Amino acid sequence: MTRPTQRNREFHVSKQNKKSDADDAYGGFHAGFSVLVGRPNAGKSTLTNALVGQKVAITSAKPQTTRHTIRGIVHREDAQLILVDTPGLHRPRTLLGKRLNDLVADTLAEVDAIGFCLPANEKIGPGDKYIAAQLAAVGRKPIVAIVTKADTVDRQALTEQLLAVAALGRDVMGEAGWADIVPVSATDGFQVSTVADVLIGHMPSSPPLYPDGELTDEPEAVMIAELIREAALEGVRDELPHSLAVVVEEIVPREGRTEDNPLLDVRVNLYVERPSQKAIIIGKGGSRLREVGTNARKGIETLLGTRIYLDLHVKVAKDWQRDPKQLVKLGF
Ligand SMILES: Nc1nc2c(ncn2[C@@H]2O[C@H](COP(=O)(O)OP(=O)(O)OP(=O)(O)O)[C@@H](O)[C@H]2O)c(=O)[nH]1
Repeated sequence: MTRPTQRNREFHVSKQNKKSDADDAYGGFHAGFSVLVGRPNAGKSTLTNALVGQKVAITSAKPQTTRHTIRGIVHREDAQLILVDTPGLHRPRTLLGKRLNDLVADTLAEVDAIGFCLPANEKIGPGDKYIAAQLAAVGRKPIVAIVTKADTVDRQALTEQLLAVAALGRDVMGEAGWADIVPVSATDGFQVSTVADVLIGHMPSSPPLYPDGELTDEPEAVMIAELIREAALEGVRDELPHSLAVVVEEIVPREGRTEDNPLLDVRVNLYVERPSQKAIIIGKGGSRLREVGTNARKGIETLLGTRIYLDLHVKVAKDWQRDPKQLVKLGF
């Protein structure tokens, strides 16, 4: 396998520098949605995983702004990049079909920037051109061309591919071409953070859209939150669409227990936006919440391999998703 020689130099071609002092509205914080598109095997999933890193995507909260599956979230001090899925665009049949289906068009219209993945080691083909044309048709949306698998070619071949990708951009977008062009290797980490930087550069000024906190650093806590969320939404998904946040407050060993008979206290808050939603979660006389606890507990005990005592609290935090003050209050 050959590699570009200047591995440590970050480089990308950019025409825009979107951030300005004017969008300081949220203390300089930027957040938004992005989607990686490209034909099958272009390296989208591998790049998503590399961008998100070891951090498990926190799916225990879903802002109403998107109805699409979250693939992962890049958390930064000053930004949040939420990578969503386009089910249709992952499928060749849709790609080669006559037009993008509405779902895909919706997703593309909804995101703040599109990452168009083209592998460095394959000539631009009809599939790529088709997608390029569809993306161009979406209209005024920053499209970042990402040349993936940069590690598979030498520097000259990479340069040639970058030029070919730039030419494709001018073909479909007119003289302006792509908003940016970035080569990357997801497998060895080359320029992965640059891809994040460039996409984040296109995110609007916004408060964080998702809770961050330690949860994302602790796969176990995330999975616990997810198990509880699943149990809490069981059967009431329509009534509680995206307004439920689950926060694992504490996981502590119960004192006075012997090593061969441990018990963990797991304290969890469930945040909803309205009292009516709280009532749904709790159920008549607390019956539903007990059921939620029982169902989630089994999964958590299997996950942790130990018995737990699950302490669930339901709280109302009005518009917690949109209100930066609430997020702070909730410890996010
Ligand atoms: N050498 C190298 N291989 C890569 C890189 N990224 C992805 N691959 C490989 O390329 C293949 C396809 O990668 P995926 O990430 O699954 O591609 P995808 O675009 O998500 O594919 P679909 O799910 O079919 O749309 C896999 O075998 C990966 O291991 C890279 O940066 N370098």
